[in-house]
Amino acid sequence: MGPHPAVAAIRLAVRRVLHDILTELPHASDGGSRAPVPSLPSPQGARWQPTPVGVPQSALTAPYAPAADSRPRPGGETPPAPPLVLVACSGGADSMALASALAFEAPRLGVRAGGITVDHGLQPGSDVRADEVAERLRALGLGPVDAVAVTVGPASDRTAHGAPYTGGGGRRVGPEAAARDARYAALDAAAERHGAAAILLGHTRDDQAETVLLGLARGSGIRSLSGMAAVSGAGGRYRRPFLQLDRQTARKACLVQSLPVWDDPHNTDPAYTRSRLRHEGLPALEKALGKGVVEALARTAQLSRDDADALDAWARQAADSVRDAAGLLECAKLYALPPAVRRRVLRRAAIEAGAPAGSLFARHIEEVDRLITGWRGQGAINLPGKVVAQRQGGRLVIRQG
Ligand SMILES: Nc1ncnc2c1ncn2[C@@H]1O[C@H](COP(=O)(O)OP(=O)(O)OP(=O)(O)O)[C@@H](O)[C@H]1O
Repeated sequence: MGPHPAVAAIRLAVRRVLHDILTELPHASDGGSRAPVPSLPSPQGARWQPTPVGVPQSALTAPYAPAADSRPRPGGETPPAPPLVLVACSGGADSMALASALAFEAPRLGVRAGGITVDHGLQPGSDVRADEVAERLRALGLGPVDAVAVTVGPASDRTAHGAPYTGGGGRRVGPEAAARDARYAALDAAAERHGAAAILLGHTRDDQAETVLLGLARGSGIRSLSGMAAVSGAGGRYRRPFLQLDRQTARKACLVQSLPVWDDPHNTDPAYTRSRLRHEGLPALEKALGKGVVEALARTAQLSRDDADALDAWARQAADSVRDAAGLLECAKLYALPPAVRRRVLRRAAIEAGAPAGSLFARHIEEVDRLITGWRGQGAINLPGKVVAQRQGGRLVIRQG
């Protein structure tokens, strides 16, 4: 009998991502020591037939077993170590399900699997819980496993992994953002320390839908509607295998595998914007609009991401074509651009002049844009980072002053 459908679903999601990671590794230099990457079934296809290593189906707790032949080769050349993939685990259902799927799939693909849990130190006993989570990860057969304590500093306006700050009214959003910054810094450090090829995160389709709604409420354009990327961070370090999977599937997978999970009380605390959205906003939307809202929002994220990427590429090209020989922006040429492209050109110019990206809001760019589209002799516009934008004789001058 095969695994429970929820377990099969989480494993397939992880297998796909491991497959991507392996495919992206530089193969040319390894002299062919690594086992070939097994091909994957189509999404609806027959169950995948592993396994180059012969790990039994029940080997949820199996320790790492390399698939590749790592014996020294003639001439004394040592084959490269198998790649290491870490799971970032809070101990919650999503990341525990992710850890279990990684523990199952990694040995079958010749990948080492480790884990990291971050103690934000924001609740009494969080250190004990972090140690417990680390133990659970080791019990799944993961190694190395780190429990890392971080100091949560003052909130910043941008997360360490480049996702926009999810403000929007929740009075405790500041500490949330600061905790996220500290967590990603710790995850980055762990990846460097262990030389990990990637870190897996347990964000689900439901998290994605919430992120899209938070972006919508901020009203700052399609980039903020594009939610979280499946691949992000330095060199594509962060991977989100569950972005197309619903939260219930992850929870079910934990249940049927008897995996203990920890429910973060913050997730149900109405003081948090995301929590209110999860427990009040989305259910109300589903009641009004019908089931399928979450899926539609997640699809919106992907479509918006593609659109935003295309517009960014257009704006990069346009930025060169609207400059005169001295490199100044020509107002007439800016005027001729579609507004979405023009605003991007202006934003880029402001950032290049020294305005911090995280402090530059849509309203700033709109004011600068009015120097082009609603010119009536207005004065200089002050932007964050002491950057000033002003129109001078048909040119738009943006510089730090
Ligand atoms: N304390 C932590 N230590 C390590 N990784 C974390 C921690 N908190 C969150 N993460 C990672 O970030 C992802 C998203 O975190 P978020 O806070 O949105 O979810 P969560 O409710 O804690 O989810 P989960 O059920 O996955 O634990 C998690 O799935 C996990 O991969």
